[in-house]
Amino acid sequence: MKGVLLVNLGSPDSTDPKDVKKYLDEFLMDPRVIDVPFWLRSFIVRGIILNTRPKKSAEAYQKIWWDEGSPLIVLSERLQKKIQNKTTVPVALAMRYGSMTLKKGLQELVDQGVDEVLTIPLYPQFAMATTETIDVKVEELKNEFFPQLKITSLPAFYNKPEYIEVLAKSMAEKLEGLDYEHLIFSYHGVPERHIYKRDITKSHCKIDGSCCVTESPAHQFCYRHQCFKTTELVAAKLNLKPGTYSNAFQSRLGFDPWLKPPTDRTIERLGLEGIKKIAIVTPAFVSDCLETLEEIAMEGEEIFHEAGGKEFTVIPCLNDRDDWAEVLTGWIDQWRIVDTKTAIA
Ligand SMILES: C=CC1=C(C)c2cc3[nH]c(cc4nc(cc5[nH]c(cc1n2)c(C)c5CCC(=O)O)C(CCC(=O)O)=C4C)c(C)c3C=C
Ligand SMILES: [Fe+2]
Ligand SMILES: [Fe+2]
Repeated sequence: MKGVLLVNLGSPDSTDPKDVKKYLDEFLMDPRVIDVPFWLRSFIVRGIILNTRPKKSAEAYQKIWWDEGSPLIVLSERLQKKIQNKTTVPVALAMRYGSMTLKKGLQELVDQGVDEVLTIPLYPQFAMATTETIDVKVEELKNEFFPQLKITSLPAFYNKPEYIEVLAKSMAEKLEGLDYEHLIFSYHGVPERHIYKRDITKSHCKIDGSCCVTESPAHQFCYRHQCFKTTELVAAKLNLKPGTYSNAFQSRLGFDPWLKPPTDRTIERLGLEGIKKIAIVTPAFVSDCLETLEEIAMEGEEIFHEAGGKEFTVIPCLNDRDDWAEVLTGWIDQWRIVDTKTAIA
């Protein structure tokens, strides 16, 4: 029998700094997130970051936490339930980090008689720190605990027409009647090194003005290209005028070069240039989370106001929208009916 495992990033168990520390330790010790040798990663994460960040992050989590728990987890659970109500295929939910482990999610499916799994990393754009780490961990778990399972992973859906359609629709709903002057597409940042590492041609990615818009097989694994493509397709769908929107990358951690321009500086610059009304959408996240609810909706708004801006509109993530659940169910049904690669590649 076929079954589906939806996978998101995960959150700490609570906003207690101890739980936040445990979660950040697992997350940041992942060699695909901080991709340096183990000794150096341990030094950076356990010797530096975990001494100060858990308290600061816990305070940020406290500002956005809901009675039911972490928004990212609650919203992912709501999405899973909606999809389950639309399909006969068993649908489980797991997180890459934290207590809702991938192992528990796979076991839940196996307990229902599943022997063929489609994993759906809930990230529109491929990144080493997101999609790839899920795929690798699932493969490890299969080899160790579930050798009988046939597992396929849904590829990044950054350019799939159905995804672009619902994203554009969700934006149009929020932007209707709003005479904003500039729209920022804010994607989670990654270190530039991650882009070079996943360039399968070894020579295409230059992180300049042309590489990501020049056809290349490298784009299958180029997070930067995929972010730009999502923006381009949505902009075309919404008929956005050139110059009224731009891309930016948020949530930088550490001192390495990350993708540019940074979202916070972009917001500040727009305010200082006299732009009074901006809107912001965060298409690297399908569920609202710390990075959208606190970093963008709270900190971002504060930066904009301090720089002279007036109206700051945040477009919610797709979360558990009916049309988004429909799209995912459609992809699941295509996979259920025919061979995955021909159906959804
Ligand atoms: C080197 C560090 C990090 C990389 C690379 C990174 C990539 C990355 N992350 C997301 C999605 C999310 N990240 C979230 C939180 C978060 N991310 C990092 C660091 C890196 N992320 C940290 C330290 C944190 C924790 C919060 C903090 O201390 O600031 C979240 C929110 C989780 C939640 O519980 O709400 C998401 C979602 C993507 C998509 C991505 C690369 C493309
Ligand atoms: Fe992150
Ligand atoms: Fe590129």
